[in-house]
Amino acid sequence: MAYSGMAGAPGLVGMSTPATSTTTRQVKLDKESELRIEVGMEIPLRLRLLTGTAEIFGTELPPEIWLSFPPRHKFAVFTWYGATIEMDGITETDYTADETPMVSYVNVHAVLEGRRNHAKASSSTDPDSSQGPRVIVVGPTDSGKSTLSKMLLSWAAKQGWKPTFVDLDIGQGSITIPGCIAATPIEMPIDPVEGIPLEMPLVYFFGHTTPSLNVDLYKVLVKELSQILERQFAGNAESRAAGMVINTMGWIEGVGYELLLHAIDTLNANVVLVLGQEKLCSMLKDVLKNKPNVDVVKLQKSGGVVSRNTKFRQKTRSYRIREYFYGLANDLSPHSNIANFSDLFVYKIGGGPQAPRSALPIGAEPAADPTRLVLVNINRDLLHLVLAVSFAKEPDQIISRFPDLPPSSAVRLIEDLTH
Ligand SMILES: Nc1ncnc2c1ncn2[C@@H]1O[C@H](COP(=O)(O)OP(=O)(O)OP(=O)(O)O)[C@@H](O)[C@H]1O
Repeated sequence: MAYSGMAGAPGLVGMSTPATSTTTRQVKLDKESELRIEVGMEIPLRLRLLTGTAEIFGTELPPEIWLSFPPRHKFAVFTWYGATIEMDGITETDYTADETPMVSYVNVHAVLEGRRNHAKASSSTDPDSSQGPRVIVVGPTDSGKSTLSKMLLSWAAKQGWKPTFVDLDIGQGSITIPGCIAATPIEMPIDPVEGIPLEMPLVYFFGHTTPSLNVDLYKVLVKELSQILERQFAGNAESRAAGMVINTMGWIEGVGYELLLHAIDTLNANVVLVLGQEKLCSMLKDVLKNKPNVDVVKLQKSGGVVSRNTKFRQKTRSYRIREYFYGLANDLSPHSNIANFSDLFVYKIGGGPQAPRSALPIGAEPAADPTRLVLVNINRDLLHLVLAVSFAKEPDQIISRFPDLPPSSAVRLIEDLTH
């Protein structure tokens, strides 16, 4: 498999200081350059393509149409052949850069495209050759994993494929709210403003924004998700050939690294894209050297990726949860239903002792069972927590899928979400 990389740090062509006026302005972009924008904290930014062609993370901009980007949004408008962009509004920062890793990213896409075509042409009875690429994107925090995932998905969708997006990053939640792992087919290039469509996601609610709070439960959920996807792929040659793109967390040390290996193995990834970290790349190459069908490829991190501190991430999570209930443009009204406490059962997963001390052999310590269901008292402690509703008929069916449900049904777990 041949990938070509690009060397050199991203070059900044023109950088503007934080804009203070709201006047409309035009920016001319040369071929293979991009306009990097951080929208101001309060007011949306309007932007449109005046001449040429340009894309935002793999999705082409329509000519002449104004798009409105919400406050705090960070993105880049990239052009392969040159373009003029018009902006209206306040930006925190905007500058053009002519050194980007886009050529290496699109080369990866071309190789994946070849594999998809090969899978499509193969006999659907051969499970190996009819399987399209299963790409997992790994790297430290703020290395551009979600962005690269979106580009690969949008480029594939533009060429008529319906790849499956799997988001294992519970910290941010690109498909649904933070605290979940989820998967969904991508049928069209991803809308640069609205993000991933929410029509038919398969969602597992973990309930925390870091897996360290219950590593075993996280692994169980990844396994459950992969089993459902395998069933879907077995019955759908088209989505099997399109393959999947898996976005991961930025936790790559210690247990985080173990979880990456677990995800690669459980989801049978065959292309590992490592963003911007030599050490992680060589560790993965070493540990995966006995699997000849798995390619580990290092890619350069884009200089445009914006680092976000803990406070910013917390705020983004809150906005994301708000957006889930109220919509991006505040145009949804959450439906409220009143029920008696006595009609509801709230469970927490994990944490409780497995067995009372008296029931254990002498000297044995009670161990916490990470997947044990613990009935929670409904009281004020539940205020301001996000819970999920489960379709399970029996509590012990909450974690593990019950076989009689169709594969596309989402299983939601009941847990608390601390944010
Ligand atoms: N070329 C670019 N120009 C401007 N902004 C960019 C560019 N690439 C990525 N970004 C922005 O940088 C931020 C971080 O990128 P991204 O979410 O892809 O990183 P990540 O590695 O997935 O982060 P996480 O640590 O949450 O896993 C995002 O807001 C994204 O929109």
